[in-house]
Amino acid sequence: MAGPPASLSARDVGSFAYLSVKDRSPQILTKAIDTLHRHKSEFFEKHGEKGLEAEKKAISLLSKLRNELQTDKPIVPLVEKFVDTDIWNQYLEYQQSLLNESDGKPRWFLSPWLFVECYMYRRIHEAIIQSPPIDDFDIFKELKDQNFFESQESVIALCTHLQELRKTIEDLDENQLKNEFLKVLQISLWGNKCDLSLSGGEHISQKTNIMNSLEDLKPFILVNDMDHLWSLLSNCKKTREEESVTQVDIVLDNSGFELITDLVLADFLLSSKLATKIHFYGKTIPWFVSDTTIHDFNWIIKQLKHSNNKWVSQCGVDWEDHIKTGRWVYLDHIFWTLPHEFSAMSQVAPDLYAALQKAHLIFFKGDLNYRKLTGDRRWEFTIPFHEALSGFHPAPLCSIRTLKAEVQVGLQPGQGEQLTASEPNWLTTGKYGVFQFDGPL
Ligand SMILES: O=P(O)(O)OC[C@H]1O[C@](O)(CO)[C@@H](O)[C@@H]1O
Ligand SMILES: [Mn+2]
Repeated sequence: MAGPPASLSARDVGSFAYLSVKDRSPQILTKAIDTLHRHKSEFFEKHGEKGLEAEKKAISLLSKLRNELQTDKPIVPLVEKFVDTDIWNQYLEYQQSLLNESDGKPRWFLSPWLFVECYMYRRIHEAIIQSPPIDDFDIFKELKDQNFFESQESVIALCTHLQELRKTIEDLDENQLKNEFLKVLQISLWGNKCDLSLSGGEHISQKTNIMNSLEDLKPFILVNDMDHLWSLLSNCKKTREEESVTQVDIVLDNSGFELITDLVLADFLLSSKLATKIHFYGKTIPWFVSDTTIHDFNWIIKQLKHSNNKWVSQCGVDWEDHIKTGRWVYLDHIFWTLPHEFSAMSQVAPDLYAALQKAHLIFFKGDLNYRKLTGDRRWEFTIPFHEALSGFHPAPLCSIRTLKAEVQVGLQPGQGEQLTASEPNWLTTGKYGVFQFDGPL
């Protein structure tokens, strides 16, 4: 049997992966360096001379990294001891083992894009942890926070919608409840347009009320398995015995506006009794610019709670309560910031795989999760999603993703080709989205 197709890689000159490594990645590193510069006086105030020295050190490590990338140097092992250092270095050896003698060592413009891109973010983290006392500085924090502040209008609209809905949710009939469910799902999908790594760290936020755009955006949903999600969860609700649990896991992506949309979805699942428990998974280190860490998660809920808008602050209060009562649980695991595709999870992180198996449904938010679900490979557009998952089936799962990388599976025959003919960049602009489900029907 033929193995899976080749990985996306910057070795394909002109591909999106190539352009990302060539242009976007150095741009992100330059922005990171600039951020350190701008926080110089803050480091001085906090730590005195030691803070200044640390800032210099982190900047020089990041400049070195940018140079290695731009000159296509070999990928070097991580040096600073951290929980995942050994796993990373083993993975590097594994990448080496995949190469022919003539290829030499794994390199930025040769190795799989997924690997080198994850490696870049891990090296950014290494530069920071090698620079105490600023070793807990989140270089992307201010960008994430700005994204939240700039999306205020949409945040207010969403929180108002949710709070109004909560008042009458018990009175909705089956059909009305389903419609509301489909709405919050779509909100969460389009929330994924707002990641900051695609824009190279340039601001993109949700300035207008997303609720008004849902109908207009429907034609851009290329795979729409929302009905399966409804069947699954409404069935759980109907057949659930008292005291028993319906658990939905949400593997989070970006903080800022997208996180709000995910929390709205999570609240709706509880309020509608479609689920009784939500597990959120975030990142343990700053990742792909805008990804959610526990600090972002807590920060955003606190911001909401202290808002002047009564609906927004009510959301903050309710969500804190969900956490206190254990109906919402935030979890993290180093696996999410490793370079492995998800088909390796049961081997590399069996504890996480076992935890996910307890869910009735898992939502995977965003593009990077899609790339890891499918192994970031050059699959044919029509290959079934189930097959592209290459054995990763911990529980029924659904990818909620806007397209920002050249991988897409599970399309109808001709659908991909048609899109390519009319819109050559359809795979990478975030304009299109999918709800792609895998599980027993
Ligand atoms: O936040 P998301 O949706 O995972 O998007 C991140 C994606 O954006 C990019 O930076 C742009 O393609 C990809 O590297 C990555 O897959
Ligand atoms: Mn992201």
